[in-house]
Amino acid sequence: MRLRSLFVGLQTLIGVLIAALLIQVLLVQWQQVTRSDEGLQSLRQFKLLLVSAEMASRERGPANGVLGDQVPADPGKQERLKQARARADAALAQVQQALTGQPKVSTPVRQAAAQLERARKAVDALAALPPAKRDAVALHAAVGEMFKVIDHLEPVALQLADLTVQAYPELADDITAARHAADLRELAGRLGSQFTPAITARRVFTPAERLDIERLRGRIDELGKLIELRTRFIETHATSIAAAQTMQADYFGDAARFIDEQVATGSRDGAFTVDTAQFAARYVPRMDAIVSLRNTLLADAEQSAVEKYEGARRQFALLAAGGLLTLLLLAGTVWLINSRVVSPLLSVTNVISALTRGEWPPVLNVGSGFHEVAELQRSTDVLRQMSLDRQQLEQERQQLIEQLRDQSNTDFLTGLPNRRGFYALAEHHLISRLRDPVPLALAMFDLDHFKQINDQHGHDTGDAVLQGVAEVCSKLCRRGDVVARYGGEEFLVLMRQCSLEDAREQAQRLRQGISGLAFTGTDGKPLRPVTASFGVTVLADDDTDVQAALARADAALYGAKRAGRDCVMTMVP
Ligand SMILES: Nc1nc2c(ncn2[C@@H]2O[C@H](COP(=O)(O)OP(=O)(O)OP(=O)(O)O)[C@@H](O)[C@H]2O)c(=O)[nH]1
Repeated sequence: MRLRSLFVGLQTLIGVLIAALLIQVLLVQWQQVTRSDEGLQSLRQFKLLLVSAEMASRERGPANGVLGDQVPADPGKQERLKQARARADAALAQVQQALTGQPKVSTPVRQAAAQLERARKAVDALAALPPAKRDAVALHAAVGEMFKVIDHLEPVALQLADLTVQAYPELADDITAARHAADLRELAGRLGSQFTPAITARRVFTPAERLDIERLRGRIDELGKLIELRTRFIETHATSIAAAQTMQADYFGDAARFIDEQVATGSRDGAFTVDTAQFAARYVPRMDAIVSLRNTLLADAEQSAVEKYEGARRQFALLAAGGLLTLLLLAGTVWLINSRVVSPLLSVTNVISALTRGEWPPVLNVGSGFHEVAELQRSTDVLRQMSLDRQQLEQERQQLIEQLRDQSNTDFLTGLPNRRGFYALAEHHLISRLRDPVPLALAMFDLDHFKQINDQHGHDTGDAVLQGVAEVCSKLCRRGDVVARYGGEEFLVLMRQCSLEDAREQAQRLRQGISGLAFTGTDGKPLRPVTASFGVTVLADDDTDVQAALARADAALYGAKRAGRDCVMTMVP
C-alpha cells in the first residue's frame, strides 16, 4: 500500500471515529439540556397550578362570608367575593395558557374552570335565598362544589411534580414538600370552612361536622410531619428551612391553639366568642405561612433548576467548542504531517527511484519538511545534483568520443574522409550491397609531379592545390559516392551503381576538372596546370572488402603513370 493512501485512510478513519464519538456525546448532552428545559417548564407550570388551586381555594372564604350574610349581602362582602373570583379566574387563565399544547394536563384544568363556574352558580343561588332557608345540607353542597375544583387540579399537580422530579431528581424533596404545603393550605382552608355553619348558628357541631373536623386535623398533622421530614433534608436552601420553621410556629403553634379552642367550644356548648368574620380574621392570616413556605420552596427549586439548566447549556457549548477544536486540531495535524512529512518523503522517494532507474530525477523542493525530513531532502538533493553532474559529464564524454571519432576519420587539410574514414564508409557500402546488390567502382588517382610544386612554391601552395583538388572532385562526384584522401597527394573515389565504363568516364571528368584548376604560386605567377593519373577498377561480386579492388586500382594507376601521366587506365577484376 502506498504511504499517502495509508496515511489518508488512517486519518479519515480517526477523523470519522472522533466525529462519531463527538456527535454521540453532544447528543447525550443536548438531551440533558432538553430534559432540563422541559423540567424547568414543568416546574413553572406546577407553580402556576398550585397558585391557581390556592386562588380557587381562597375563593371559598368570601363565598362563605356571603352565604352567612343577609339578603342582599353586605356590599363589602360581595366586593371581596368578586375580587377573589377575579383572582381565581386570572390564575386559572394563566395556568391554562401555560399548558397550551399539553392536552393531558390542560384538559383537567379546563374541567376545573368549568367546575368553578358551576360551584359559583350554586353559591350565588344559595346566597339569593333568605338565611333561614340556607340549611346545613344546602350549604355543605355548595361548598362541596367548590372543593371539587381542587379535586380536578390535584392530579395535574401530581403529574407536573413528577415531570419536574424526572428532570431534577435532586429537587424531589423540595417539590414534594411544596406539594404537601399546597395540600396543607387546601386542608387548612377546608378546616376553617367546617366552622362556618356552627359559628353562624352559634351551636354545637353536628356529629358529621365533628368527624370531618377530626379527619381534617388528622390529615393536617400528618402533612405537617411530612413537610418537616422533607424540609429537614433540604440543606442547600436556608430560606426554605427558615420558611418551614415559621410555618410550624405560625400554623401548628398559634393557629392550632386557636382551632383547639374553637373545637372545644363547638363540642361543648356552641357558645363561640367569635363570629365568622372574626374567626377568619384570626385564622386565615396564619395560613399565609403555609403559602409562604410553598412559594419559598418553589422559588428555591426554580433557582436550582435554572442553575442546572444553565450549567447543562454551558457544558454543551463547551463540549461543542472542544469537539470543534479537536477536529480542527486533527485537520491541522493531518495537513501538517501531509505537507511536512508525507509529501517531502514521497518527493525524495521519486528522486531516488528515478536515480536508481537512471532517469532524469525530478526537481526537489528542499526545506518544505520538518528539520529531519529537510535534512533528508538536502542529502537527496546533493545525490540528485551529483547524479545530474555525472550524467552531464557522461554526455560531454560521449560528445567528445564522437568528435574524436570524426576527427580520426577525417583528413584535417581537405575535410575529406582519410584512409581510415574511407575504409569505414567502404565497409558500410559493402554491407549495404549484401541487401541491395549494386555494382561498385573504385578510382585511385595521384597528382603528377606534385613534389615539384612543393619544391618550387612551398608546402602552403602544395596544401592549397590539395584542397582545390579535393573541392573540385567533391563537386563533380554524385551524392553517395565517396571521395577520400588516401594519403599524400593520392585520392580514392568509390562510386555506387557504376560499371567499369561509367567509372572510367567519371575518372576522365575528374581528370579534366583537376587540370582545369588554376593556382597562383607564392611569387604571384600562375602555376602550370596540375594533372593527375587515374587507375580505375570495379569490385568483384564476391569481394567482401576493398583490398583486392585497391590493389587493382593501384596497378592501373601505376600503368597510367608509366603511360605518361594525366590519363586514365582501367583494370578488370
Ligand atoms: N604540400 C604538401 N605536400 C605533401 C603532402 N603530402 C605529401 N606531400 C608531398 O608530395 C610529394 C610526393 O612526391 P612523389 O611521391 O615523389 O611524387 P610526385 O612528385 O608527384 O611524382 P609522381 O607521383 O611520380 O608524379 C612529396 O614531396 C611529399 O612531401 C601534403 O599534405 N602537403
